[in-house]
Amino acid sequence: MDISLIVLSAGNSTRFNYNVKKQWIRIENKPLWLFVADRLNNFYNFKKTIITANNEEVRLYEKLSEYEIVSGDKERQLSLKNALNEIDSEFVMVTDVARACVSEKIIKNLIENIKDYDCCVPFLKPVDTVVFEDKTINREKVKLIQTPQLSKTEILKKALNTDTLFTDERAAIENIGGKIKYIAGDEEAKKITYFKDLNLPCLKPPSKNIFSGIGYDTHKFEENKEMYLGGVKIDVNYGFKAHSDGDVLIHSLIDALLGAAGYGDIGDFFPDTDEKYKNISSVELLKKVLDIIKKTGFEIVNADVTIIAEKPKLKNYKTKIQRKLSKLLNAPVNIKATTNEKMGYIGREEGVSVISIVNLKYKDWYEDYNSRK
Ligand SMILES: Nc1ccn([C@@H]2O[C@H](COP(=O)(O)OP(=O)(O)OP(=O)(O)O)[C@@H](O)[C@H]2O)c(=O)n1
Ligand SMILES: C[C@](O)(CO)[C@H](O)COP(=O)(O)O
Repeated sequence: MDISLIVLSAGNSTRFNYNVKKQWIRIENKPLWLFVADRLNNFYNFKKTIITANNEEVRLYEKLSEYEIVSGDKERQLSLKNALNEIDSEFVMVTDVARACVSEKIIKNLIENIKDYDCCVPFLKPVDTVVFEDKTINREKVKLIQTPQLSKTEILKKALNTDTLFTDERAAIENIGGKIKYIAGDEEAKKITYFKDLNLPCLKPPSKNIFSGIGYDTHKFEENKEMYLGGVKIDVNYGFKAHSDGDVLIHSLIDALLGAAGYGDIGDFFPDTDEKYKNISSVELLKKVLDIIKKTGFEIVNADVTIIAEKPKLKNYKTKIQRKLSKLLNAPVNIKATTNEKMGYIGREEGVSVISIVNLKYKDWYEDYNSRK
């Protein structure tokens, strides 16, 4: 059958309430969104797979996978509509990234049952007494709806051609009089909404790998400018020529962080053609990068920095820089300074270069989960 897959992963993960977004926790070496997309592709040969991602993260998803990535929107349904624009297969299967452990059986049952229907949906029956508006109701009539849901693409597109927001595809299709088929769902397709929902058997702990990244930057001196190195003001009457405040040390550190995470380089995130970054404090740029690194699943192991400078003399600043950066990175940082033995542009006192190395590891959500139990 001609079926495409949409994995919805553009949510904010607010209720998960953890320092890593749920779609970015690592299952062995894969972020959850990639784990889910690969898992479902192992079960069925989809014509196309589209993953919706938060607009700021699209580039990261593209670096880590070959699936088609589409920018999401502020509501689940709007993210879905963006993805649907790229679908031309007869059927489309839509799933929440948060339903990580969907079984092959559900996928097969959805496909076997879609014939004669517009949408096929897995559901669970409540096992508890159900009260609606203070009245006990017949629980046999209640369905707890899951994803993935399999729909006829044209019908789903038509059903979503409205400003009304529905919580799932089924509700939209039902609203235009479409025929719905319900099939038995599965406890394992439970949605990861809260951190405590991570007790699912298919979720293996993150790997213990260490990821290293190197950063290098160099800047020319400029007269009558303030000089910042590692976020610390250096007491000299010259600074660095640059689009930002020219903090060459922080720029090299940012590249090492992005290198270790596999996220590209500083120019990908803060282009020096963008007026927004003119004269910006590099500490602000570093904070943004640290936030990305953290919420997409990494923890910093350590950083080591070598400043190559004939001038200014940094002996009295090294500890201050080291303390400031250790606090910002929440990890051990080592700062070294050396001259270039009077050789080359550094030796001629034209500017400064900095080389950094950073080691990252995956945030161990599995350990955190077990220690909270
Ligand atoms: N604007 C949005 C909102 C949600 N989703 C996706 O829709 C699914 C269902 O949402 P939910 O599990 O509630 O995730 P979040 O919206 O991230 O959670 P929260 O409401 O706690 O922020 C998730 O896979 C989520 O990534 C999406 O693609 N675009
Ligand atoms: C689509 C869904 O998974 C069906 O149960 C659910 O409605 C999505 O979760 P949300 O909390 O409403 O975003």
